[in-house]
Amino acid sequence: MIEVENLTRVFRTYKKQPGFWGGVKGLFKREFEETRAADGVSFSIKEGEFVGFLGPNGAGKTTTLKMLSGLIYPTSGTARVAGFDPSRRENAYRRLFALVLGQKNQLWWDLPAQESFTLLRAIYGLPPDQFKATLDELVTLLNVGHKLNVQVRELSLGERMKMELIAALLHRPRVLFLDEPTIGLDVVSQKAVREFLRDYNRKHRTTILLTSHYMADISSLCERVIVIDHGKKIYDGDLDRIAGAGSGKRIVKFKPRDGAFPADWKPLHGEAKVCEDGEILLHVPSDKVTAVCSQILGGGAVDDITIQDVPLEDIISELFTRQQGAAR
Ligand SMILES: Nc1ncnc2c1ncn2[C@@H]1O[C@H](COP(=O)(O)OP(=O)(O)OP(=O)(O)O)[C@@H](O)[C@H]1O
Repeated sequence: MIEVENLTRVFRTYKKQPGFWGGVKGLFKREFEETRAADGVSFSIKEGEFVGFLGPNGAGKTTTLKMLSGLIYPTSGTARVAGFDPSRRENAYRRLFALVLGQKNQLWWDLPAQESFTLLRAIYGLPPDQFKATLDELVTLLNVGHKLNVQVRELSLGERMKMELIAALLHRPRVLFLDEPTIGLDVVSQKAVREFLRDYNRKHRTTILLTSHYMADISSLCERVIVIDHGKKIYDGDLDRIAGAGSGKRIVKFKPRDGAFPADWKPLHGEAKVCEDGEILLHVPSDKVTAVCSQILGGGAVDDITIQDVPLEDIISELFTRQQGAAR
């Protein structure tokens, strides 16, 4: 469904010198800076896949999604979505995909969402029956029927995002690009949006590429992730591989009773960190967890002990750090 080959986008921006004289100097001699926002990115995504697109701030995720949506042109490389070249901006392609930007509003701020939907029906030329059936289904799934006639400006962030999703899906796109759809939402709304996306993808087999800084979104929705950093792809594969075997470690946390453990206590394996609340946190190789737990329990009185997976956030940031180290 999506084929991307060596997709590159270079932004050239004017580099203003600081201060007044810097501005004056810039009138005569302009210096430019180049940013390779996407740098030879290649991947392919099958129909119905739900893929996570990860990377730190400024990695090039939004730029890539914008190129796939035809909003900006690539500097070089090619992209094909369902056989279309997005940069040609053909009408048939516009009917086939949708882009949701969590940080931007696409609905009319002063109108109730219902009226924006009616306008979109006219823009896409949707048959009334199909429009009604789709709208009813989406409104029920997202539970926003009672808010359809409220001005968008008066909706909560979560309600607004739900309306944005409805607006994006009214024309039943086969491909959906989601750029941080849960940003700023409270945990309840995040969960509602996540569950909706999961059900929607399963039911309609819509191909979805999702960027999010919330790892809970990625781990509950995507089996596969593509990770980019500084515009370059650094990982493409199963989430499990980086989240499980990739990390090779588990976290053991315990709270010693006052004075039960000497200050210089060290685990048999792994590293220990004392937290502010007096808890001791250990990163232990997965196969040594039993030995370390026996050592703790035999070492003194503890109030609580837990064993957890390393959070996905930590594994991904370790991946970026390793990558940056290798590039140096
Ligand atoms: N229109 C533009 N002009 C100049 N530089 C740009 C432009 N758009 C993006 N960039 C630069 O390209 C790089 C990639 O930006 P992009 O928005 O794609 O990152 P991102 O991975 O989506 O980041 P975030 O997670 O913070 O949203 C950044 O260094 C950014 O400053």
